Amino acid sequence: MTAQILDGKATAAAIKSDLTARVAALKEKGVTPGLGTILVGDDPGSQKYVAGKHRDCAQVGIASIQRELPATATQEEIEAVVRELNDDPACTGYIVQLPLPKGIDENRILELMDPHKDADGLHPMNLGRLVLGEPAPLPCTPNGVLTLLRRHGVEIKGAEVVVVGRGVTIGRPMPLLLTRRSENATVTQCHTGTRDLSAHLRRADIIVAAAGSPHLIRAEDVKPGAAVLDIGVSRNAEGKIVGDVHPDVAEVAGWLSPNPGGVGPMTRAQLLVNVVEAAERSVG
Ligand SMILES: Nc1nc2c(c(=O)[nH]1)N[C@@H](CN(C=O)c1ccc(C(=O)N[C@@H](CCC(=O)O)C(=O)O)cc1)CN2
Repeated sequence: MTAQILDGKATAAAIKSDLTARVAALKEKGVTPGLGTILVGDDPGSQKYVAGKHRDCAQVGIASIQRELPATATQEEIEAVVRELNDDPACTGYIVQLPLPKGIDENRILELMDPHKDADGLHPMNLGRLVLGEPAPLPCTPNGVLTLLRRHGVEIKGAEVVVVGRGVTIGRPMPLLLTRRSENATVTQCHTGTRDLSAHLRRADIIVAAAGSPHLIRAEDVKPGAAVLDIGVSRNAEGKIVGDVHPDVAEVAGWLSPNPGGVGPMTRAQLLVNVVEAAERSVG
């Protein structure tokens, strides 16, 4: 078997084309959505992701507001920029690029954000609303995974899903989305403390790999025909991405998301969706 590709690039392009029309309609009503980003430090990956977010904004007509602080920025300096964007009417939604440098209290920063401007869906109020089943902006990568599966016709209802990882951007919220009544998947969450990862993986119809452990998942761990989403990002000596999924998995899986070109572009597209939806809500 050679897996079919879950094409994140093409799917994200289709989403952005739809958003371009919606942004134009908002502008006709006098509303220009504006995405703010707060980037702290000089991590090359984070710089690349933030630059990509602003390129996307330009493509669909969303205004960009960029704030950058050095790696030496203090908690108070970062919090001052959060307050500034909370108060800026041109900024209709914003994100704080994660991870923040060591020594910064990330949770305190997220809690300080205006939850109505939280374009990532990572503010505790919005994560809480997700738990309660209330409408909320959805975390971008987990929502990108769902959209990618849906748009390729992969059955989620009733599926056995294994999520590998428990970080705040993917691992924690992913099962919350998958177990909503609208998705009705059965989820097993695995992590570094899981005793026999392979035994769990082999039962899965869908694997969401967000461990950040190079080639952790190999062909023998995957049920033939399963859908495998590779979200892990490690870098080799040349700076190239090495995912969580070994290339041999393509011979066993039914569906596979490339990395790069899979879930990454979907993360960016879903961020734009959150910004546009918030602006649409503001005009009723
Ligand atoms: N505030 C947030 N921080 C982080 C998030 C997030 O959703 N919100 N997720 C990740 C990083 N991320 C978004 O910020 C992100 C990751 C990957 C991509 C992407 O387009 N990747 C490309 C490859 C790019 C490369 O070559 O390095 C791809 O997969 O094709 C976009 C955004 C952690 N932080």
